[in-house]
Amino acid sequence: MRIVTGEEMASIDAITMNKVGLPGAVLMENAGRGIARKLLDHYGRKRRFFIVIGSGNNGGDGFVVARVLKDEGAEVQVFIVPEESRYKGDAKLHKRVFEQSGYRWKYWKDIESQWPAMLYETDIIVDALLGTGISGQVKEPYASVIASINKLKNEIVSIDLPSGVPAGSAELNHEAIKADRTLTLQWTKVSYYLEETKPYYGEVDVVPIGIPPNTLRHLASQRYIWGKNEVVNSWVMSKPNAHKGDNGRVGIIAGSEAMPGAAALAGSAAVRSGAGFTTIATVAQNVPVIASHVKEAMYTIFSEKHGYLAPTETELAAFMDNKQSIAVGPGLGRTPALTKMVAYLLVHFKGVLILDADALHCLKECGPIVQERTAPTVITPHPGEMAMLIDQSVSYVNKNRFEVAESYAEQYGVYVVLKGPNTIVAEPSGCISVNVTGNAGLAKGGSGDVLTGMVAALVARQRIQPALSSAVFFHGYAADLLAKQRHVLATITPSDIIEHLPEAFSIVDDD
Ligand SMILES: NC(=O)C1=CN([C@@H]2O[C@H](COP(=O)(O)OP(=O)(O)OC[C@H]3O[C@@H](n4cnc5c(N)ncnc54)[C@H](O)[C@@H]3O)[C@@H](O)[C@H]2O)[C@@H](O)CC1
Ligand SMILES: Nc1ncnc2c1ncn2[C@@H]1O[C@H](COP(=O)(O)OP(=O)(O)O)[C@@H](O)[C@H]1O
Ligand SMILES: [K+]
Repeated sequence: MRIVTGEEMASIDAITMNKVGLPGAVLMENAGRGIARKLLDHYGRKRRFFIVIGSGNNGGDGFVVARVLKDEGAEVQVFIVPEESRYKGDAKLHKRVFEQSGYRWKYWKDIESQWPAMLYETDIIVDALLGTGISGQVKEPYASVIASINKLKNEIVSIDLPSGVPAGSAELNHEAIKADRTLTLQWTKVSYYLEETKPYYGEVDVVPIGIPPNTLRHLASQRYIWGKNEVVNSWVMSKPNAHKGDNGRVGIIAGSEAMPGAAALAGSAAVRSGAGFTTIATVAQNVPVIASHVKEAMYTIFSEKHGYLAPTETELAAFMDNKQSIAVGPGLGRTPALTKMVAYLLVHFKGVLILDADALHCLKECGPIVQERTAPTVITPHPGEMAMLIDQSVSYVNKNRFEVAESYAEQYGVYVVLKGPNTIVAEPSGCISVNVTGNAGLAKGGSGDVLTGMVAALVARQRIQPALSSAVFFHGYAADLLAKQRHVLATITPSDIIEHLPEAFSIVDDD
């Protein structure tokens, strides 16, 4: 499933019409028919529908939905907001087809005063006011219509996207429909994956309208959802006769005197995610406590200063030897020794280097070495860490997640795993995959450490992008399994996530 902006959708519509030769009116018929089918399947024929129609092609979809629902015998009232002379193109065509089919519409402004009473006799409001073509602030009379609809208790279903919500950004300084359900056309829209605009959508269902997928190759930005199918199809099965060396040698550099838990969580998650050998480098006093939790790992004791790791180059060189991946960061504390360690690993380690948590704070000083590195580098920032890396606010990062991840990945040639709900994986090529698993049970100290261990294990034996996207998927999926088993979200712990990884991984049936 792809994710598009309004401009991209318009350009793909145009390519489909002009190059492929499928007329816009056919796409509109497909859209309206698909939406009417979903409405009937979901609510049944006996419900009363109230369709509010705007002046653009989103309104055109509304005329098709109204006609098909009426053809099917549903009770439907249709109201248009603009002057009838405003309709043009495909929307005008479908308005005429609606009328020629013997159906009638009324002006919204003529019923405005009595409409709360009318709505009392209505079950479902279908919002066909504004779609992907909206620009700037919502103007009158649309702003008032939207405000009135939002005051009602009726179920609201939006066509394509909630009217007033921009498709490609979270810029929302005006009234927008708060839908219970959105039937989005062909592909989901970027704003559905942004914290500020997501709540307006309600439940989302996708309605295919017949656009050939190969039209997508014309887009400069490629964004897609990495779901169960992608995980299963990209998964590399371990060989039946595999030995532990084949399953990846993973290094985790984590923990300080005050934070042994981070190393235990990351190490344990790496082991549970199938790493052949996991070696944890940490301070000497942590080893007994961590080893009692992660029995399968091996341990390397690094030199330390005041309870924080301060390895020598010789220690680091010995640790790097033979490893396919090294994750550095969880629970290390921010020290000058850490910056030296990160710089050394960036220059000398030839495997996949994963920088997380405190190690991310060294990146600003290490920018040029990151760009010069030829082996893959992965960074796993949460929005606060990403904001620190680009000198912006967290709110800026949350509103511009796609652009921020994509441009950082391209500029520094790294894989960016931008965490939070709908974690994004951006590749150095700019290609983006989005995760749809996970829940607020993960919003806890230590969840990120678990993900880091999982990432380190998966990149050691799979191609890098599928490994990252699938690690993120499984991490969230384990939390979703716990939620399904009626665990209260607030009580889910990072250790619970690790325990549920075998069940999560079972979708890739490794028999
Ligand atoms: N042939 C096509 O292009 C297809 C388009 N489709 C539908 O068409 C929609 C996009 O259609 P359009 O590009 O015509 O745009 P919209 O229908 O989203 O809205 C454009 C209309 O809204 C007005 N408008 C724009 N910004 C406004 C604002 N801030 N305040 C108030 N009014 C504003 C414009 O004057 C214009 O009349 C999609 O969301 C989808 O529902 C589908 O029918 C599939 C086929
Ligand atoms: N509400 C949420 N929905 C889905 N995933 C979440 C949510 N809150 C947090 N997460 C996930 O939990 C992890 C938290 O990581 P992070 O903030 O680095 O925690 P820590 O460093 O304390 O371990 C990330 O993978 C993030 O995507
Ligand atoms: K709409």
